[in-house]
Amino acid sequence: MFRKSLFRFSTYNFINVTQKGKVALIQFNRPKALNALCDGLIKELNQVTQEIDGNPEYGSIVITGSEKAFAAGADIKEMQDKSFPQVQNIQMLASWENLTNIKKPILAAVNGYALGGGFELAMMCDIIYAGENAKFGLPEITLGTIPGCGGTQRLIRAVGKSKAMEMTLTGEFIDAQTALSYGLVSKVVPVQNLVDETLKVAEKIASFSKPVAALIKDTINEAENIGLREGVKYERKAFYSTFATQDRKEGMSAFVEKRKPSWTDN
Ligand SMILES: CCCCCCC[C@H](O)CC(=O)SCCNC(=O)CCNC(=O)[C@H](O)C(C)(C)COP(=O)([O-])OP(=O)([O-])OC[C@H]1O[C@@H](n2cnc3c(N)ncnc32)[C@H](O)[C@@H]1OP(=O)([O-])[O-]
Repeated sequence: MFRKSLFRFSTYNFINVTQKGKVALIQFNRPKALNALCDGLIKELNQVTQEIDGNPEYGSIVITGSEKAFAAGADIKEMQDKSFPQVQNIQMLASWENLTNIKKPILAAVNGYALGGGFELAMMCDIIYAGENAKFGLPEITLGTIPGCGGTQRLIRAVGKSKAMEMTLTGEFIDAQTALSYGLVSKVVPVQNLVDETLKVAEKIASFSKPVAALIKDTINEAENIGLREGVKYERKAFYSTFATQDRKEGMSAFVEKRKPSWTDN
């Protein structure tokens, strides 16, 4: 059961948050709108992920939706009447990428539709698992707009130019098996098992040293921003920095002494 005292918010309007061992499970909760991402939902998501990130009880985060929809995109009704000066003045979407600043590993468990902003949000996570009924797409072109939260940039890095162009220029969806063959998701599992399977992996990740897991996440994500030479240098520095931790000493000593390591997150 979710322990309310750990968070400033005790109730949410658009998400549910539960604690599963060392994992925080965040579930979008706008079933009538197929979990369309409204401003309020993103505010709650930002707040809770930031709090989880700073809470030593948690080692990883799982984000999921319902069996019908992970999230069917940004809320079209909320955007419908906005003008260019309005979206520019309020810097619409500026805070929607805050998820990428979270240091703890985030796993997306995607059943059903992951469209537009929903797909973009899944791509901001570190691992994506899909239920057999998952459908991924960037249909913004069908609404007379383009992806606005990293969709074009992350998709091309994940699947290459031709497939990224095909998906964004046609707006067509791909199914879970196609997403697997594109390397967009790591695993496809039956719909009913998806959250449990994802939680199992999240729990395993959470059982390791948190600062070390955060370094791995940061180093891999940095590869999207810099070239190979700089990336290898960046990784080497991160590797050296693990020698400033007790957990590196503990992990290697445990191996040599043929025992299980006991991580202290220091
Ligand atoms: C993390 C950062 C994210 C940032 C995002 C940045 C910008 C982003 O790139 C732009 C977008 O995402 S643009 C968006 C890109 N996404 C799209 O273009 C996908 C739009 N959605 C669809 O094409 C269809 O709903 C589906 C094919 C998903 C399902 O079809 P079906 O099974 O026949 O179901 P149904 O009957 O159709 O829907 C049930 C109810 O949900 C409602 N609702 C659904 N999506 C909504 C939305 N996004 N909005 C509002 N409402 C949405 C729908 O109106 C209806 O409510 P009603 O009160 O009863 O009328």
